[in-house]
Amino acid sequence: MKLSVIGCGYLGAVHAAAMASLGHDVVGIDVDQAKIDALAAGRSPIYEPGLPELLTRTHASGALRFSTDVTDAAEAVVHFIAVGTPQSADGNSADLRFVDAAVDSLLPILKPGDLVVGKSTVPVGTAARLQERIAPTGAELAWNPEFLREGFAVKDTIEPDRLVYGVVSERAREILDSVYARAIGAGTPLVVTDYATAELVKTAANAFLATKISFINAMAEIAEVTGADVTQLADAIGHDNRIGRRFLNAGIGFGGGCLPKDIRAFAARAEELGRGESVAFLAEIDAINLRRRARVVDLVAESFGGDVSGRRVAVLGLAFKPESDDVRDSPALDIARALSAAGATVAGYDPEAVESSRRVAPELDYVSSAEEALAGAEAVVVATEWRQFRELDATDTAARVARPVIVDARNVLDPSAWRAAGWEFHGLGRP
Ligand SMILES: NC(=O)c1ccc[n+]([C@@H]2O[C@H](COP(=O)([O-])OP(=O)(O)OC[C@H]3O[C@@H](n4cnc5c(N)ncnc54)[C@H](O)[C@@H]3O)[C@@H](O)[C@H]2O)c1
Ligand SMILES: O=c1ccn([C@@H]2O[C@H](COP(=O)(O)OP(=O)(O)O[C@H]3O[C@H](CO)[C@@H](O)[C@H](O)[C@H]3O)[C@@H](O)[C@H]2O)c(=O)[nH]1
Repeated sequence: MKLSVIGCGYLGAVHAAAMASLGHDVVGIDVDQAKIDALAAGRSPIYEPGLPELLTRTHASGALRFSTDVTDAAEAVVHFIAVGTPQSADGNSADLRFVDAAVDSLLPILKPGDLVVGKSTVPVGTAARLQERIAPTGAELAWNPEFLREGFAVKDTIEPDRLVYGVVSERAREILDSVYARAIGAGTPLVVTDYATAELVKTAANAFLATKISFINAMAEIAEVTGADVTQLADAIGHDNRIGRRFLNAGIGFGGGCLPKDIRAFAARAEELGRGESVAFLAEIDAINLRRRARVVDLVAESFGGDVSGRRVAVLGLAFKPESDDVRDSPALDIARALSAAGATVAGYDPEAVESSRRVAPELDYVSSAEEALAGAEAVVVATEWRQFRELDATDTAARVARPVIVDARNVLDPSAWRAAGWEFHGLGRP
């Protein structure tokens, strides 16, 4: 099938390459010339495992092209909308300017029978509005929310846990079945529904995930004043199949380009709909989440008697999660910035996110290895649980720093091993 993907960021670049790898003829469109230049040359503009290989393969086969000119998408019969829906500059609602602009840019090239498929995360009600906008062209709209996780984006796109179609015709469903023939053939659970349900499924899924993380972080706060260990608590409640252990890792909480802005946008939309009270708890989820970042800054300061100024602090990890270079709303980068703002000399290191961090936080000092960050450090913060930090050796690391104080902000190190090697060790929600 001939497909276009409008917006080639973390979602769209992967979607375009994955669809081409499944045998479709794909053109990716973006307004960012540098991104398109990289993609057109078969290079990935982001760090996402598996994407470079996919781009090389599909680029060589001719199944995948990229352009900044939307008229290059004129031959496509299915157009995916994968542009950003960031938080508005002046509030919590989603900024839909990019979605509206993307749909408007398609209007001159849409043909009767074309299917426009929304993948961006949008407030409920958006699809119905966009369907009216494209109706005069004879094209139809479907909403097909995306659930991929960064770091696993290629696998999640090709082998999703489930597919959700918000459609108003049997024909739209059939077209989507052809697009996703491989996953459908493999028995992937499919929910075929209306626009509003499809939009809400996405919002609800992210709200639930955020709630699960803030729940365990709230337990961490209680553990901290009782001497309990939140990691054991998570293991124990996680053995209950109704609860499940996944997404119960206490630490500095959720960040990234999705969960934080999506729960805020959901609350804002519910407010507009006169149902603010139904999801008022999301404000608390957000507040618990942000408090965990502040707790790490406090722990570091306390280790210096309250004042970090002039102190050298190594921050290991800047991305919002491992296996990503994404620093949007990153708890790790936030902590590095807060320590720096309080006067500390921060040496920030991340295996993949130094360049992306430098773009948004040029005021910080970045180094090019963990060893460099640790050299002479008076406190260490493990802020993103990259494997190389999880596997740090306590004795070897102690020999590199000026003062053996560590805050394991992701609860990935063994406290007893680190204490035995002479460290002042702080976890979150652990004695
Ligand atoms: N990143 C994820 O893991 C993920 C997963 C599921 C859903 N989502 C949702 O997908 C959407 C995109 O997220 P993202 O992380 O890829 O964002 P992103 O910022 O990485 O990518 C968006 C891209 O759209 C481009 N763009 C903006 N306006 C355009 C236009 N008019 N025409 C063509 N291109 C345009 C931008 O230049 C950018 O490259 C958001 O709604 C997000 O919530 C993201
Ligand atoms: O037990 C946990 C699990 C995750 N996190 C943090 O939560 C954030 C989000 O993690 P994750 O959900 O794995 O990453 P994303 O790539 O942002 O994916 C989320 O957001 C996407 C965009 O909407 C959705 O498609 C995915 O289904 C949804 O998991 C990260 O900062 C993690 O460090 C924790 O603190 N504790």
